[in-house]
Amino acid sequence: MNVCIIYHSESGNTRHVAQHIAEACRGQLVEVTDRTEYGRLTGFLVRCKMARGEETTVVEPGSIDVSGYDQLVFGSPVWAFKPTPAIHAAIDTLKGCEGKRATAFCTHGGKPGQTAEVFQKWIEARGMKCVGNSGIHQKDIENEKKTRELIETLVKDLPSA
Ligand SMILES: Cc1cc2nc3c(=O)[nH]c(=O)nc-3n(C[C@H](O)[C@H](O)[C@H](O)COP(=O)(O)O)c2cc1C
Repeated sequence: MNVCIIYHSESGNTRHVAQHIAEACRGQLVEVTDRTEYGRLTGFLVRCKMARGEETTVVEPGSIDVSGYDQLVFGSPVWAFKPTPAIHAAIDTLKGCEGKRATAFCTHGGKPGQTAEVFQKWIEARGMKCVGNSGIHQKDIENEKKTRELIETLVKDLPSA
């Protein structure tokens, strides 16, 4: 199975997990970067406000063509109980995603809130089938057992090592 893992990560936790998923399923990684300049003092609140409002933002790459993949995996940190504006923008601007199987994961600090439901809503709004949704606490990202469980929820039929 040909898997594309599309993720946003600001401080590296989600990137770390995405890299493990890619290794396990021999998938292609695409990192989405947020081009918004968040102020040093107000940045935390602005990020939270944008995430709460389910806003999008300017991202790099501006659009990802996923027509060559069988399955997509989306990854995001939790910001104010929801996925980030950057991953929202990436999902919104995908090309060739209609009808594909998709799963999503988040990394969080203990309160993922509505992240799974919101991910599912955005995935289905783009005509994909949401077939799995999971999260991992930031303190568990080095835990092999928990990471393995997360990966098995997200990608079926993993190739043997
Ligand atoms: C702006 C902001 C808002 C956050 N809001 C939440 C939250 O609502 N719930 C939670 O469990 N963690 C929250 N966190 C913690 C992050 O989700 C967590 O540290 C995550 O693993 C960071 O991923 P990254 O290193 O890939 O950026 C927040 C972090 C930031 C920077």
